[in-house]
Amino acid sequence: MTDMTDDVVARAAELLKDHRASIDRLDAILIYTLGERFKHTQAVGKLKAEHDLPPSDPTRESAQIARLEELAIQADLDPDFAKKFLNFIIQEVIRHHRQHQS
Ligand SMILES: C=C(O[C@@H]1C=C(C(=O)O)C=C[C@H]1O)C(=O)O
Repeated sequence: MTDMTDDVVARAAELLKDHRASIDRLDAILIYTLGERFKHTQAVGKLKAEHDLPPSDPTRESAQIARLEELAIQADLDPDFAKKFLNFIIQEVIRHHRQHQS
């Protein structure tokens, strides 16, 4: 009986370890992906500053949010969460763009 319980606990520990290894890999992908995204948005910010364009583009933002909500549904992710997440990133990008302009 105790041996069986030990097996179950050991199996659960093994599963937890595997899930956490996957989470670590995916978190690394997220961070590197965000780093790449910010490289492009910084370049956009520089272009906007050079050509006197406004830091934010609400039309583009709306199109992106609609696109990400659709992708989130396909990916089985809560679309409201996807929207909040993108909005959070966009606000940071706009803050950078304002810094380019000042
Ligand atoms: C990067 C841009 O600047 C801003 C930031 C955006 C973003 O992070 O996706 C989108 C629109 C703009 O408000 C852009 O205009 O493309």
